[in-house]
Amino acid sequence: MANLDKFTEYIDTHAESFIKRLGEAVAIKSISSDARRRQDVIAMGHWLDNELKKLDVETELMNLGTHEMQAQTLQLPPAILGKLGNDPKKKTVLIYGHYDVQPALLSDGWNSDPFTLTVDEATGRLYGRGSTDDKGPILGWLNVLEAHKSLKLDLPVNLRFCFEGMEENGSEGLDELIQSEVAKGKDGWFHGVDCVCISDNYWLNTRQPALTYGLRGITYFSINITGPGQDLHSGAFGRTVHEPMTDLVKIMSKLVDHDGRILIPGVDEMVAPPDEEERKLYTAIDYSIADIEHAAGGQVAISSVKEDVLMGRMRYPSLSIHGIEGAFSEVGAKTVIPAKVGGKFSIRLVPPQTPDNVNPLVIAYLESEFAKLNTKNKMNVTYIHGGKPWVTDPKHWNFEAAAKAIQRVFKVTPDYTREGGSIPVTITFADSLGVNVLMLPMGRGDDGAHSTNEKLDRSNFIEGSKLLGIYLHEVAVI
Ligand SMILES: C[C@H](N)C(=O)N[C@@H](Cc1c[nH]cn1)C(=O)O
Ligand SMILES: [Zn+2]
Ligand SMILES: [Zn+2]
Repeated sequence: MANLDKFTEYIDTHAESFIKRLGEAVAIKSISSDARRRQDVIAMGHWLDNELKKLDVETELMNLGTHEMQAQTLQLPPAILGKLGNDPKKKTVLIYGHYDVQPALLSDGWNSDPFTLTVDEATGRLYGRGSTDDKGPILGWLNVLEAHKSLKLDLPVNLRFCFEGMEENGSEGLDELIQSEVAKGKDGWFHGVDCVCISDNYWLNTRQPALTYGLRGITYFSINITGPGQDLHSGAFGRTVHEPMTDLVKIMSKLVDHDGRILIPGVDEMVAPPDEEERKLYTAIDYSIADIEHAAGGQVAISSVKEDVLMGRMRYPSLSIHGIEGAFSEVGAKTVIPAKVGGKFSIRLVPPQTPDNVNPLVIAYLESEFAKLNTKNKMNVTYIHGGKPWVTDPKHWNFEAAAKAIQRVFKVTPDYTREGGSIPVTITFADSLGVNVLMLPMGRGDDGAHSTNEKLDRSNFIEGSKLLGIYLHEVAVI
């Protein structure tokens, strides 16, 4: 393999300008689930496209059409497809990432403006929405390309890119795009791809780099309850009308137990318990209850048994209640009866669960529980979005190359993990391209993705950029 000292040295000596570029990306409020921010998501797509072009990537912004959201017809952000290198003697690696982010407000409890990358010099942490999910990892790939271009270092593989701006909001339009590109055969963007690499998840703990061979799927719902024609005074109408919020909290309380058991009949039952052999996989992982409680920021773990905590995150489904739209949530003590409320929850799915086989169970259960309330209000259940789970065999050269790269950069062997989160497009790549997909995380388990004070450690950004580059070189020689 080529001597990569110059490459790693370049990454080290250009760390400050890489952080500055990450700051530019974080400053674009590319929140895909907020209609008011759609132009920012599109602007972020153009920013990324421009950066790729500067690094010689041939790109095309793919129009994914429009969709209905928050009572508006909105243009979907473009998917960016890209190509660099076409040498038949080299392997071809497809890189996926997403340039949209979750919502964030200073008032949610951030210590600094979420859209200003804030460097804490004492801890080496880079705070900002998208720093770890997924702008930091995407920019890690740009760092690799820049280093190779500046050093006139030959890229060891051909690269294909697929970056989307709707991952945090159902990846709308992307599956269809991939399938239509695959159908084009040798004229499609993905022709000749040998493997896929996705850097969009996190190490399990704060110490040990990981390789991830599974993701949970997701099915996301909103339960909308209506009745009164407008918000009401609780003094004038309390105990005289059926209240939508009361119905909603009763229904929501029937979804999941305090120990995480899903109460919807048939959902938990679809998943077989682990045998002794599988349980040992979790025993071997370097993890503790202290790790989960550190990452959660409180002593709130459901179980004190490490294996059960790990399996709760990786190989069992989970149901989480996310919020209530229409509820009074301001400061003060408004005595209102909200006329219309929408409760949002999602279920993380594991094989063999899919939205197709779980959703009918969810809807039937909600309807039967609502009927028991004997209320005159009306309930409407909306399926918002979903994606299938994915698990692969990590005994593949793609994973072996990544493990060697981890050994070179971090001098350790990786943890082999399954991710609790979801990246719906993963299974589409695996199935439609028929190649191995590797998840190669950059950030740590305590990064707070989707949360307040999301961060990426400077060392993870810099060593992680080295890892991405060295992984490509290991792929070339494996
Ligand atoms: C793991 C990945 N970085 C991620 O955060 N994925 C999201 C995908 C999603 C689905 N609905 C909304 N976002 C996640 O797991 O929540
Ligand atoms: Zn995310
Ligand atoms: Zn992500």
